[in-house]
Amino acid sequence: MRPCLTLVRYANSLRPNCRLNVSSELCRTRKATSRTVCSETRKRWIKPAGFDTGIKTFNSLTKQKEPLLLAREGIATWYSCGPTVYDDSHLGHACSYVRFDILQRILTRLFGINVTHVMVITDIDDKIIKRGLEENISPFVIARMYEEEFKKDMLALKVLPPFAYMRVTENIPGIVAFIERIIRNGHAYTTGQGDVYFDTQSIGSRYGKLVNLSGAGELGEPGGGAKKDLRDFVLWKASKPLEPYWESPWGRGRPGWHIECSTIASSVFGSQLDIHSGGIDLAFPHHENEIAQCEAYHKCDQWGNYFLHSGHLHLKGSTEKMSKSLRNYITIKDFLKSYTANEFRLFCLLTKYRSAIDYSAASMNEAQSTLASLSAFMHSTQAYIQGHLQCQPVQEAFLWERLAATRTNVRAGLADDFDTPKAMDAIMSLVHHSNCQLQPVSKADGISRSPAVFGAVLSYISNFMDVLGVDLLDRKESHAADSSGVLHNVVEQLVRFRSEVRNFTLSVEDRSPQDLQASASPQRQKPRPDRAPLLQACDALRKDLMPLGVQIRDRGTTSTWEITQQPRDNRDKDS
Ligand SMILES: Nc1ncnc2c1ncn2[C@@H]1O[C@H](COP(=O)(O)OP(=O)(O)OP(=O)(O)O)[C@@H](O)[C@H]1O
Ligand SMILES: [Zn+2]
Repeated sequence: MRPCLTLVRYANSLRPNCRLNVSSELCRTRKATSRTVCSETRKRWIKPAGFDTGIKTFNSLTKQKEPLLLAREGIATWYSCGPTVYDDSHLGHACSYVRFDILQRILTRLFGINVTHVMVITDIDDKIIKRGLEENISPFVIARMYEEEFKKDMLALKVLPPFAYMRVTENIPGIVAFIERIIRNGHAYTTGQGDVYFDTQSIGSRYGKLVNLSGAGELGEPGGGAKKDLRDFVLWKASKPLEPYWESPWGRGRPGWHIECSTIASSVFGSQLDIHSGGIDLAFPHHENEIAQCEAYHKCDQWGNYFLHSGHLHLKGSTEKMSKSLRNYITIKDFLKSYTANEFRLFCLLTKYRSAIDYSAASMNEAQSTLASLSAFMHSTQAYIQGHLQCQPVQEAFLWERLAATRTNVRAGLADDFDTPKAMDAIMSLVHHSNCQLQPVSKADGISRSPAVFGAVLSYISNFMDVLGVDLLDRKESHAADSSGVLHNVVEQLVRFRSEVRNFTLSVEDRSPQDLQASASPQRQKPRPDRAPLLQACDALRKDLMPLGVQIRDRGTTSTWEITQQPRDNRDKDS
């Protein structure tokens, strides 16, 4: 949604006399010169001192895999750019956030690294203001509404929330102070119109750490002639009529886009950050500018050590990324009407997080069938362990060996730039070998059984999928949820039946319930001794259903029931 150009569009738009040099593209295309350009880029990266995680990750700062070194042992500071909240989130967003959620889960649960993650919510921006004007609703209300929707969508996709969401509008004084310090440090200037710009020339060739832009740019954001250099970008924008504004030393206005992230990330993590993430469209200008601002503010050589960028989600056959601005999107809410969160996660897991991904019915089918194979395997293995499925003798040693090899391959794949397709290949191969061993027989008398090895395989696979956020038992739960209407009717019938039995028991002369209603309450009466066991059975049923979350209340001759929030709470001893 941003007024930014992608790297490809940048490269395409270069004019022959332009001195801009997009090294990331050149590294791939021009072998002879690329070595120099790339090694220059690499030279600029300062290998962080600290704790080696044993993981290698592709770092956009060097355009190659680097060992992931953290400043503090077992802790990764992680900042991510969140959404601009003016509309429903779409599958492009889902893809980026689910992919990074998977990476964070791997770091935390497989490699024991505590990920300290902060995400910004861009709640003031041109698009939000425009939407507010169109809808005649305050832009602040628009932002809150869609922020809530975003959070609900993330929850529905089982994306673990960051430890803090930070709103731009709640950090304006910090942003103003941040800009003031950049000006004091000699890296920004004000204009007569109340705008503040970052002075890219003041940092020389350091501008372009991510995409290696050098020289006078004619591709920067427009600045109405007030900019010293076309690459300079706005830190503070003077407000226009009808726009929300905040007071500042430069007059009424609001922050530029890039400065929000630099300020908020620095306010939490200070002058050093381990990992910064976002979609690849954010690399330039957004992350490039974040780097320039932070290093100018902190007067440091390297603020963020690793920049991780996820590839775009496209609709199959389209070269354009799915995007709100292009109106070629499927909302997360619509998607979840047809598919589950588990299926989307599988869809993400089957490609590397950095690659572009095509969304289509075929790719979703692939995800669904992988999930179905895993589920079927879980069920047949459980049946075998429980003795419901009788099979030919199993080559135990072979399976133990396959399990050990899978564990090694999965870990090695994930330590190599979070290669989830490789890890999933290893898992599915283990499923295949295990399935081959489960050859059913009709009569199993005397046949040796090997439940322990299947138990080990089952628990490894289900734990591993759980680490990635795929709950293989979830299918049962959603199935149970689908059948909740049926269960409701069953409980209704059960309670009605119990009620009739109870009324019969308490009726002195076998009178009808209608007669009883007219008379005194049956609860005050004593059952005839021969009917006492029936009353005890009714009481027992009420008591037994309570810990299961069904609370029956006897009210005269009728009984009502409800599902309790706390299934195990049986404090209520309503008669
Ligand atoms: N199609 C996509 N594929 C992958 N990631 C995406 C896609 N679209 C957006 N993202 C990522 O989602 C995050 C939030 O995006 P943001 O709300 O800032 O703008 P946007 O969705 O790109 O806007 P628009 O859809 O209007 O182009 C960013 O990290 C962005 O890179
Ligand atoms: Zn950002």
